Amino acid sequence: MTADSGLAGRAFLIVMDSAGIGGAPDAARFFNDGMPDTGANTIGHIAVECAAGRAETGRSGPLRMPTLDALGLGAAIRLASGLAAPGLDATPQGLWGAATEVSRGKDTPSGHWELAGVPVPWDWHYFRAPVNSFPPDLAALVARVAGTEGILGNCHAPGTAIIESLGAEHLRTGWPICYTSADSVFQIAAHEERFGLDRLLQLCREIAPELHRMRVGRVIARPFVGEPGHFIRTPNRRDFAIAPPAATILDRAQAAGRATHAIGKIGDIFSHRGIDHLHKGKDDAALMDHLIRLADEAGPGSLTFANFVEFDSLYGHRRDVAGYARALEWFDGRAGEFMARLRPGDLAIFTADHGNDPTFTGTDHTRERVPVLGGIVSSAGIGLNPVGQVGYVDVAASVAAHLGLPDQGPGRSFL
Ligand SMILES: O=P(O)(O)O[C@H]1O[C@H](CO)[C@@H](O)[C@H]1O
Ligand SMILES: [Mn+2]
Ligand SMILES: [Mn+2]
Repeated sequence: MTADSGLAGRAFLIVMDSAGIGGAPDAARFFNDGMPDTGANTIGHIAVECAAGRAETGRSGPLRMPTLDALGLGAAIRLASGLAAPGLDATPQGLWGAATEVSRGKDTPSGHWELAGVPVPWDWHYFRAPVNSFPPDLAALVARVAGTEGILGNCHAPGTAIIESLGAEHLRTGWPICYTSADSVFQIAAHEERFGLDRLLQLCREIAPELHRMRVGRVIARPFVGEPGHFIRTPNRRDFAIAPPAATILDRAQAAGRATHAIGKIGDIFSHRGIDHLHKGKDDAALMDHLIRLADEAGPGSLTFANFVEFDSLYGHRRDVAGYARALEWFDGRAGEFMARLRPGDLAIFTADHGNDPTFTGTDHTRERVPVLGGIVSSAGIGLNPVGQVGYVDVAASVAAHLGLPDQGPGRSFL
């Protein structure tokens, strides 16, 4: 298993958003509702709940993930956290290990950038105050750029609740609704027709540099339509994210003349840098169709980088154990279809960016180690390769080594 085998081979890096496996050595320094993340274990605890019969909505019994468990999921959970996850007890047959993050944020950009070879060297800026969250200068800047006399919101809120409560006032005054969350984000909701979609996007684009200077990770446009009592968000969400501070695996692959494919949120997470082809979809099922199609169609030497967000957005933050279990079981089945389409010389790695333990207190991400599962396909299948405890950056280095890129970045290849 050397870089040679990768010259014509392809690489597929697949992030299951928030599918952590516990054991982060610095979990005590991260919090949910004031409680330390110590002991959080997203997949491990879901497996425990399933086996105890406490995740029976839309599914039943012990957690079934035969594809990823055969690669080494259960073994990776034991390695990362010491937990023997019920139902995940296969003897590993693939590349398996657990990765530990060093970046100081437990968020999506920090996790993805570090997996892509760029640990985040700064602390993100969070707007921590639940109300009057934004400094007066910033609120004034937003109003000035919007051409309004003020802004609405200026608080922490779930996006659907805030358009419910302030949507009518927004239509009356024309002022943009600005809100934030536990993440390093500045979000603006505005009516797509009455405020104008282009105007909302332009507003976000113009204020983004100032927010990025403050180390706020993302400015997010949140357009909605409808009338009071019946507002709904549209799919025209746009993220204006800080660009990674150094070359990522996408940049390195692109610089070496390799085709790069991004699936789902990867485009936004990397500020659209290093990406030749962006494949988006309305849900994870559509994204999986892209991944499986690219297993057939991606060219020799190409890199495909995918993010599956629904584990996090639909189930982790909502602390929905059965929903998360259903999503994992669905994903595992389709991961098997994907793997069956790979060719000799291809590398596939399944991993995650952070945890979001649905059995835990609070609604925020949890600091955890993440699984590293997959392998290089040969005519005899996937070979056993226990890689042990690695760093997130080693994932990027391994992908770079497999693709035969001249520069592997700061990590060490485990291939
Ligand atoms: O509640 P909504 O508007 O969906 O916002 C969520 O989406 C943001 C970015 O993913 C998160 O920080 C969270 O605030
Ligand atoms: Mn994430
Ligand atoms: Mn999240």
